[in-house]
Amino acid sequence: MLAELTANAVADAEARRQTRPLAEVERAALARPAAIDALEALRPADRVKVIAEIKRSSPSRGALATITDPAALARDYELGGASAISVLTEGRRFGGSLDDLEAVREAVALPVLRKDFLSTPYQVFEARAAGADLALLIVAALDDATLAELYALITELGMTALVEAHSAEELDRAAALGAKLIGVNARDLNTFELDRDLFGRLVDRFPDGAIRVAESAVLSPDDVAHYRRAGADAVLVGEALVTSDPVATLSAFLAV
Ligand SMILES: O=C(O)c1ccccc1NCC(=O)[C@H](O)[C@H](O)COP(=O)(O)O
Repeated sequence: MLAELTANAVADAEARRQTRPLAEVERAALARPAAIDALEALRPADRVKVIAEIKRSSPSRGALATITDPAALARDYELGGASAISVLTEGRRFGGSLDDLEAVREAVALPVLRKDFLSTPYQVFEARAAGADLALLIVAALDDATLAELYALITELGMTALVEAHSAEELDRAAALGAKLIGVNARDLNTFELDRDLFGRLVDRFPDGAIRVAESAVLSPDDVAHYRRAGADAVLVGEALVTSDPVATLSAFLAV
């Protein structure tokens, strides 16, 4: 599934490139005001911070929510105390788009993550051109050379990479990059199996000083407490927020 999602994302970016060539996207990326400092926004504190996700549907769960106004949802996330916003921009299985990201960027003052299956410089330039402050790199989807190339580009553009791992080996590869923001996804992106204990088993492998993000499967305050006990600095939450009153849910999560 991850290989298919990544290949589809490349094909879709290639189609966009036919009407919006690399040079144009690069110019738009460089013309953006400086990115918001996501490492500062997610700096470890005395409570677990929340990265709140705009998520309409997913391969594992199908349709989750009808989100007609992502900007309004993002404002609710900001009001509820989220520290950053994740926007799924993949269209085929998640129902997202770069237009969603641009709308969210205009609506809030929080750092915004482009959550997609990125594997080319073009997609990274697109992220910055749309106003993203962060871009996701999924270690399992990238060889070492591509990972290093995209990590360097994200950094050069003044953005922050959220480098995602799902095993000890992938976490070591994230650490070898010098990543400062590392996520462990509880969801296996091929089988969709959820393992909330994976974060705790890997936590000792995070490099010193890196911000530790626990991704996926946060459905209740108990899950936030579980990740907090395991050492998470932040959690990334989609489903629980788009299927509930987001302000109330954030407030419950932030009270842990
Ligand atoms: O969510 C999926 O089904 C999925 C399938 C394949 C690749 C990625 C997928 N999701 C991306 C994410 O990692 C989550 O959207 C994110 O961590 C939030 O998860 P949740 O709170 O469980 O909705």
